Amino acid sequence: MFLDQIVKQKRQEVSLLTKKLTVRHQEKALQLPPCRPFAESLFRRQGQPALIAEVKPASPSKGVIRESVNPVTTASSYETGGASAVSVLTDELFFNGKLDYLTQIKDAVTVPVLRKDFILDSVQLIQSRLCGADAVLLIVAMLEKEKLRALSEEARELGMDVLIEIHQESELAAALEANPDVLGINNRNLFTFETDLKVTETLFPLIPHGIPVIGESGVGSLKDWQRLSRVGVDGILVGEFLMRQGSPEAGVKQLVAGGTGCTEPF
Ligand SMILES: O=P(O)(O)OC[C@@H](O)[C@@H](O)c1c[nH]c2ccccc12
Repeated sequence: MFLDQIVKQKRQEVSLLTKKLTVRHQEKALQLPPCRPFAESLFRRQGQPALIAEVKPASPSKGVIRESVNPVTTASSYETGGASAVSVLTDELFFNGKLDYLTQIKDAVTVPVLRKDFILDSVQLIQSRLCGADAVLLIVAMLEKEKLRALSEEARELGMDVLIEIHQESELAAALEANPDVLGINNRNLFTFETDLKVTETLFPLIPHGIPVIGESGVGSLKDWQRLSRVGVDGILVGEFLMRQGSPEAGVKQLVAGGTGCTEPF
């Protein structure tokens, strides 16, 4: 099963990293200049949700999505097209990502950068901050409640925003207790990889006001974007659809215009 496999893999990475990271790294991470504001960048503009555009070269369900990606050029075109933030997959084994991409992309764009990986331990948070992350993802399905809360707090102490991801109603209480800066509703079931936009439609109304909410995964067309937009989410995270576009910039423009190319209906 994917989540078991990934946890096993990440535990190995964590143990290697624990050997390498020193107190100096930790001190350095605490002294870096402030992060770019991820949560604050996510609000609806002209009736459309903010777009978080993802650099995702491959995935466990689809295999290679795009051969020979230039992650930096892709991220820059996302920004030029109007993305509010960039999400960078840093997992190598399943997503063909790289931690270096995060650092390179952070240097190349001016919008906030989210590190997309499977975080189980605080060493990964220190590593994220040192490599340029403005925000990190924490997945409720992978973490004990107390661990989730502790990691969320630690990430914030390091100056990063925390995106907490849920897929079902039973995960909402734990997510809220961990004080998310942004709450993500993943339309993809991480056990079966099936996506269903109904997940966002069902869970969004249950989330208290005041927390920015994003819908994640499964947007494969402008129609899908419009459907999620109607739910009222503040942002939408899109990966595969944009990675498959001939021009990532045009892909982004198409979505943020919402299909109308115009502003508020009234
Ligand atoms: O490529 P998509 O279907 O647009 O999905 C993007 C993003 O939501 C997805 O990559 C994602 C959401 N949550 C995750 C957790 C880990 C890895 C990846 C993800």
